[in-house]
Amino acid sequence: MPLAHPAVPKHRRLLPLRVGTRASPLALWQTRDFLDRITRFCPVLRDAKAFEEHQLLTSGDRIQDRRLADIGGKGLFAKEIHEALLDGRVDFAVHSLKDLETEMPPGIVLACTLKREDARDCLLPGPSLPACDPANPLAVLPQGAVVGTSSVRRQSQLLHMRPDLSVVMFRGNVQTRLRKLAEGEAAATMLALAGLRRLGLEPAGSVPIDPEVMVPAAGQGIVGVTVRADDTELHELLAAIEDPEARAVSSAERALLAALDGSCRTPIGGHARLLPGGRLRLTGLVARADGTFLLKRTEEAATADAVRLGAELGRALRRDSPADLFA
Ligand SMILES: NCc1[nH]cc(CCC(=O)O)c1CC(=O)O
Repeated sequence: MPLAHPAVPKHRRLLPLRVGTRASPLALWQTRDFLDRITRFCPVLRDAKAFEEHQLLTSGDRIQDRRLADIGGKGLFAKEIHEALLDGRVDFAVHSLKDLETEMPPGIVLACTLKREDARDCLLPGPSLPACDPANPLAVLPQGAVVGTSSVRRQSQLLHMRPDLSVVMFRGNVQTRLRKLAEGEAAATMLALAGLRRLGLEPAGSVPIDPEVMVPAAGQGIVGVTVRADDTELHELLAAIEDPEARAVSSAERALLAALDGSCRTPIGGHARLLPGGRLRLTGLVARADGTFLLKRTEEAATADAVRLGAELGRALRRDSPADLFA
């Protein structure tokens, strides 16, 4: 079946389009949500055989017993997916933007960013704790409580606010981490609200934390779609369904991340939001994993200058942080 659409007048492609995705429940949910959006926009694709889903196993999925920071981090969830795109095994791929490195490999472009789900992290107290006070969520944690997370970004911010806490490693997909919490491996954990919501797993008692208190990861809550750079047909189709607000905020956050150029051992946070009047507000964070150093700054600029704002804030944070964080 040929694909004919106003966004793709020049060529005609044969269906099905092959979409690459990780196989986790969250990745599959995001991929199917994306396919729903594209078929709503482009009714010619509303055909059961228009898309073929290819589930790909990445190194990030295979290695479950170590911190991402200790196994070479950056791009761990995307490498095999990029290879599948470049080999032509898939035509496009759906990613959690926060797991996608800032610099795409040659031949691959980020063609589309979708509307952001809530970008905040939330605190999930386990069964041993009473309910959280939303105005002061961390107060629910008793002196010396154990929090499960394998994110150095969450760890550093928690320990900076509460040096008495201790952190144990929690890895695995969202469901695995919720099971560890239920089994008492830690008193509480922290997860991205976006993932919990999408999976319908937002537990009673979980409390979102203000993004300027617990700065989320760059791109958190946003789904991004990559294609081969020379596939102008798909590139144009995807560009037509992208969310401009998600593109603006993620451009600022990803420019910040790129300018900081930390290893994935360096706790880095970045969160932008649009303000009235075409302006954008960006908070950036750099810290030491143990929380003994933490630098957080917020700047504003015109939305059109999102990339410059991110790059400048990133460079300023880097300049004012201890050099060993970037070694
Ligand atoms: N690193 C794993 C990951 N990648 C994306 C999400 C959640 C969805 C999102 O942030 O878009 C999660 C889980 C989490 O951090 O709790």
